Amino acid sequence: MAGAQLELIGLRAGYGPSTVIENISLSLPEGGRLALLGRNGVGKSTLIRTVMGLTTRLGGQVLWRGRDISGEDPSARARLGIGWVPQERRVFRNLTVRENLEVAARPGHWTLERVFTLLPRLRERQRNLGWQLSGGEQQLLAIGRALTLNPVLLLLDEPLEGLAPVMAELVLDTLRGIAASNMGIVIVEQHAADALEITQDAIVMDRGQIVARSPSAALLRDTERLEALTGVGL
Ligand SMILES: Nc1ncnc2c1ncn2[C@@H]1O[C@H](COP(=O)(O)OP(=O)(O)OP(=O)(O)O)[C@@H](O)[C@H]1O
Repeated sequence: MAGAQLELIGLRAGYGPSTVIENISLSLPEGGRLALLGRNGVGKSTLIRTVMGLTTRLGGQVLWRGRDISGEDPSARARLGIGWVPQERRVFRNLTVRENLEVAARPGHWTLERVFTLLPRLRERQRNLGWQLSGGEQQLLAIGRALTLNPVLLLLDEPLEGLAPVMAELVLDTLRGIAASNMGIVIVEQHAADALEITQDAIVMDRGQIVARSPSAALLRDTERLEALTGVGL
């Protein structure tokens, strides 16, 4: 598709020789926001890990602004502007919050000061070590760290998972702020309503394939369809 920022064409990938996702085709415009929904284990994380270059690609292509980046390694993809907030957060436990944010920072809009303004909790905690943070604070730090890389597209893998309601709300507020900027977002999330609220389009996966596509707002209104597709009510 002309003007697509990210385009996946017939993508098939997995771990080693085993296929987890197949026949995945989708197109995301510059600044587009996409929710990736589906039951546990259907391949959502594998899909975004494949965009990042972290799985075994068994077929198909990943295009970035029209260029085939299927053969590029994860760090090259990061340099192109693809940011990733992994499910397991990967905070450096023995570095301070500030050091975690500075370690991979690249010049751009998201300076340390802007990240601290968006995420005041991190400013308060800047001298604490990674291991001293709560799960929610680690999630904020993982998001903040991805922002300091100044991506143009942010891949988020279940950012609300395991968070207490107050912390989940704080993370969600942060994501709303990011969604209001012109950064593209692909979000995998079990809390379907939250993912749909901050995105324009949604795809639903089952057993490694895309089984439904819909504007997010339409799926948000049609709770019966959403529940039938994902097994998760709102
Ligand atoms: N590192 C890995 N090595 C081998 N198989 C894996 C690996 N990670 C995931 N899988 C397998 O790939 C399949 C899809 O997992 P994936 O994590 O992509 O699903 P998901 O939809 O994101 O689910 P969840 O919400 O539980 O994370 C599962 O069968 C899983 O066991």
